[in-house]
Amino acid sequence: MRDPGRVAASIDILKRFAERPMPISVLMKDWERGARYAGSKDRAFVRGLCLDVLRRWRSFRGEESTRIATFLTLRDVWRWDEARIAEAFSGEHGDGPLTEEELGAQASDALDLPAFLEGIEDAAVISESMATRAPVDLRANTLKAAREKALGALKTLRAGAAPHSPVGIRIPPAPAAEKGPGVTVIPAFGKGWVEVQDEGSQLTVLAAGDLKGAQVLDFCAGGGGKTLALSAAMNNSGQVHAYDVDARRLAPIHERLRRAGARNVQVVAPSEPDRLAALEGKMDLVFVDAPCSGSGTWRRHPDTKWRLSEEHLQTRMGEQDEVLDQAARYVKPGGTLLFVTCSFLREENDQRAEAFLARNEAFGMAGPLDGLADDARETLAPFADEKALRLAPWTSGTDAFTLIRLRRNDR
Ligand SMILES: C[S@@+](CC[C@H](N)C(=O)[O-])C[C@H]1O[C@@H](n2cnc3c(N)ncnc32)[C@H](O)[C@@H]1O
Repeated sequence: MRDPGRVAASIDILKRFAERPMPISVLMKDWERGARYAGSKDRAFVRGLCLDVLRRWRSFRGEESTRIATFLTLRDVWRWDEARIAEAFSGEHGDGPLTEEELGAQASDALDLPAFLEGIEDAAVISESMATRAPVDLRANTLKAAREKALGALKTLRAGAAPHSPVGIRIPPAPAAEKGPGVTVIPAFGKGWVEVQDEGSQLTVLAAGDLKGAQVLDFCAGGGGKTLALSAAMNNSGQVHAYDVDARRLAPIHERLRRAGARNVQVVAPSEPDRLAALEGKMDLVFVDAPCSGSGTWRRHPDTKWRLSEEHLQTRMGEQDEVLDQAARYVKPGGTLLFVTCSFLREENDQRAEAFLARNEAFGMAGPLDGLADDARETLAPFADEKALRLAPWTSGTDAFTLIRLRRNDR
């Protein structure tokens, strides 16, 4: 495909998104089914352009006109010159020549945040920061390879050490119209030397502290991202029990554990309530990677930014209350409940922890860095306040994660 066809396909997908904001992956798949002639480079172009338009959807007037939003993205983000843009709209299979009015369009002053969040603290910084592309972050799986060894195997992908995580590897974002790095097809990935994991996610596991020999319950294990990192941090000692209420989400964990060489993990399926019940009051640490709005990943999933409503947020807050109450049962006296979300919104973090403490007298709030070894403390201190570790693109250069440490105080 040439530029006009690719740009027209992107505009079509975005029009469907404007009509009904569905996951962009679903809209892309629909398009791909009907466009058998599109090769992998075409798909990467269309996907990259759609995501870049969605990153600035509001300030680029996407609701008003997907053509204008696409034009502004090509001009102001992709930095294409006038002639190339004109050809991309007016050439064969193009969406049609740009009008004088479209050519004169400028971005608005609106923030690239859902309208109901415009009033939050630091809204302008968050809006700008979440509108950028994110790098690809990997975690060296120290059960199989030290970071230096993994870096050696990733040379061709321009990989370097990530700035904060001691096991982090970073590949800078691909140029606008190009495919991202094919991480999962390199031999080092197949051998389990690396996992794809945002550096912020890795840092929440660093903040869990020294867990060698500990009994850990990963209560919202999902596909196992945190489970694998916990297992590696524990160097296969102790035990990680990986549970999730949704069996389908848990399904990929078995293959991932095998590839990573993680041998201290017991997967507890939701169909095995007795196995879960047997852990009550026994865990040194319960790690709650709670369901949330996902606001912390808006750089990677800009479509979710426009699909979030006040109602959705309320639903997630209810789930967080429920999940914290359920998870608390498994913490042993003196043990830790680590409450983590990939959201920067206080409603989903500080407010949920405060509400939990009001309901659960046996628990108290500990400092986010309490009990950490000096090197972990030094790494995380710049992003911590009294109550929480707050990672974010605008502070740590990672996805946004909030971590709050709760401790069971009764004996
Ligand atoms: C943020 S995701 C977890 C991601 C995962 N920890 C990772 O690192 O890849 C949240 C998970 O919480 C699970 N969940 C939601 N409500 C739950 C509940 N009441 N009990 C256990 N898991 C729950 C969801 O099924 C979802 O997989």
